[in-house]
Amino acid sequence: MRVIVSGGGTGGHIYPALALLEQLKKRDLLDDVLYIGTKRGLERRIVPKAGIPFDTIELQGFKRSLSLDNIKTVSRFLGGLSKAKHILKTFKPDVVVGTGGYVSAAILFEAARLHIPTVIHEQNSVAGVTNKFLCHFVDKIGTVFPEVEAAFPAKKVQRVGNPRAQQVANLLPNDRLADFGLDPKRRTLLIFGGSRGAPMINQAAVNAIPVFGQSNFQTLFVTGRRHFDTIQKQLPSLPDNVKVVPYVDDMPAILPDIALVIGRSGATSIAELTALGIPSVLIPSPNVTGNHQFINAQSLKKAGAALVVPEPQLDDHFGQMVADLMQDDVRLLDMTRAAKSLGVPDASDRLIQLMQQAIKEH
Ligand SMILES: CC(=O)N[C@H]1[C@@H](OP(=O)(O)OP(=O)(O)OC[C@H]2O[C@@H](n3ccc(=O)[nH]c3=O)[C@H](O)[C@@H]2O)O[C@H](CO)[C@@H](O)[C@@H]1O
Repeated sequence: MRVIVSGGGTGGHIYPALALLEQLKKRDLLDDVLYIGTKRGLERRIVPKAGIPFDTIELQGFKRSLSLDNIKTVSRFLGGLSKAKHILKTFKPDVVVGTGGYVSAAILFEAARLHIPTVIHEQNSVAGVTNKFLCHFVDKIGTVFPEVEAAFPAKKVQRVGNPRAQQVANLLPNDRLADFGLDPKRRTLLIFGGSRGAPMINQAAVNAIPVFGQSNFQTLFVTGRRHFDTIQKQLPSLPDNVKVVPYVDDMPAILPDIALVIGRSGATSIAELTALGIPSVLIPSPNVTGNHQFINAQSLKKAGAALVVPEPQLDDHFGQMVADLMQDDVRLLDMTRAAKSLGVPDASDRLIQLMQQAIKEH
């Protein structure tokens, strides 16, 4: 099939789209593809690097409060529609898929107007602004969390899981940690605050490094690109068993070798943790729509797969608490099993089925 995909701003919207494309290719279902993003989102760097043809439509997100910026947003959206129409008429897709973020608004809206089959994917437990707008026009809506489904027209909704889960589900331990100067055989803690990094998590990591440095496990601390210089200044010297990097380009390569993650509870991160069965200490971002990271994290906490530490509870004992957990084999094993029980290892196939249904019923 000929597919246009669009989603972005942050990695949590991009990696599910790339995972879906990988599975379409694997099943020999992809005749041609075009990815639509903006020039400013992370997708501009990540998508061409993955070898996917990439084009942009310039849009901007709505501010939550009334502001002049929202008038600019509307006028850009209208401008975006004419470029979207041109792209759709030229590329002639069989289906257009949106994975969230305002970047996907114009192309999905215009595709629906031109009666091209459309599908959106909502990764979170609370509907994003763009998907809430698009849900009235598209044909099908793939979800991950049951909590979100009431926000959408019921007959369009299908629970599919997050395609990134299928991409990582069967990966095996390997030696790629060596690329970071780490020992692939040693127990490893990974710290990262979503795709952009999170200053609160970075600070907690900086405070905990003296404890981690004295432990018998090793730590990979991913700061997020824009925070790397600040953190390097705070950490002029490092213990041998701690490495600090700005970003990991190929996260699936190292995840099978991770014993515990300290991180945000973004939906795509959670899909990876549950597909592979990785225990986690989750620190939800408080600055997201409807506090969805907190809700995302609760499902893992309830199952016993994760500990949840709200930002205000990050204190001087955090490092020691994590170090103790890293050494507690029984608890880690229980958390591993619990995490794995929540994974959806066939999420891409389910989303592909939804796309095929949208095409067939159109
Ligand atoms: C602040 C914010 O608005 N965050 C949202 C954003 O998060 P964000 O973009 O951080 O998304 P997620 O935590 O869901 O996913 C991050 C993705 O980036 C990857 N990764 C991360 C670091 C790195 O160095 N390399 C790398 O490849 C992870 O493996 C994962 O695949 O989108 C998610 C999915 O809609 C939402 O749930 C989050 O609430």
